[in-house]
Amino acid sequence: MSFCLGLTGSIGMGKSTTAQLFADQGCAVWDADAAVHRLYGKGGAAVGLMQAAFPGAVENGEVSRAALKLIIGKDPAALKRIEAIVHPLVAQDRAAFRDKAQSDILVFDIPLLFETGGNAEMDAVACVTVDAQTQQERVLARGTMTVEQFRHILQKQMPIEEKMARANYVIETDTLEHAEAQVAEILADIRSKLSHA
Ligand SMILES: CC(C)(COP(=O)(O)OP(=O)(O)OC[C@H]1O[C@@H](n2cnc3c(N)ncnc32)[C@H](O)[C@@H]1O)[C@@H](O)C(=O)NCCC(=O)NCCS
Ligand SMILES: Nc1ncnc2c1ncn2[C@@H]1O[C@H](COP(=O)(O)OP(=O)(O)OP(=O)(O)O)[C@@H](O)[C@H]1O
Repeated sequence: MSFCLGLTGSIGMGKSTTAQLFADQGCAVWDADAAVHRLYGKGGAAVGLMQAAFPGAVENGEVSRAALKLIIGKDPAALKRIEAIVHPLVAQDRAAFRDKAQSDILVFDIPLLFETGGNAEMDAVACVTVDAQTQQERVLARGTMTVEQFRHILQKQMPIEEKMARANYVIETDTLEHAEAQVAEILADIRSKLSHA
């Protein structure tokens, strides 16, 4: 049985970047947002269900994120209905990964880990964090979201202070070097616990 480490944090705080640091240090990584991309893509398991629920959201056989954002912009409650379709499919994808992954430590990059109760399936949780201003600057610099869309997603997520308080490890993503050192410390801590178990 592999050790399952959940990796979470608020939007744009550095989950994907930190997940890559774990991968560089030998962990197999599963990424919830990437799973959503597969589910929304051509032939993905969410396409038919989304077509039925939001006919305008499917274009050329795939779910359009731009169309979804317009739908959510007009009707914020639509996000809940999207989640009800997507989250069970994401949970299935995660279980399939866990069943076949090989490394001693598996890392699950899950933005909504605590919000969806996924932490119950983890042996430990690491939470990434950075100050609110840097967070907003990083998200808006990607150019994929307006400040209103950013705030809407942000207010749906559990406050970062609460995520940090519930996590076993906190990783500050102020610089790459600092994050890399914290990842190495966490892996050493987990591996020493595993070797004494
Ligand atoms: C709202 C959508 C269309 C925005 O797409 P876009 O490509 O612009 O952004 P992206 O998917 O990269 O998300 C950006 C950030 O917002 C977070 N986020 C996305 N959906 C949600 C949500 N329902 N609640 C809180 N945070 C969310 C992401 O995890 C990520 O941290 C898209 O995220 C979506 O379809 N979300 C619903 C599915 C979902 O709940 N995904 C969360 C991971 S399981
Ligand atoms: N340790 C770090 N040092 C400096 N910059 C970082 C660090 N970690 C992440 N960043 C930068 O912050 C931005 C957001 O990082 P990343 O995409 O990893 O966040 P995320 O939490 O996965 O985002 P999302 O919630 O939108 O999926 C990127 O531009 C990335 O380069």
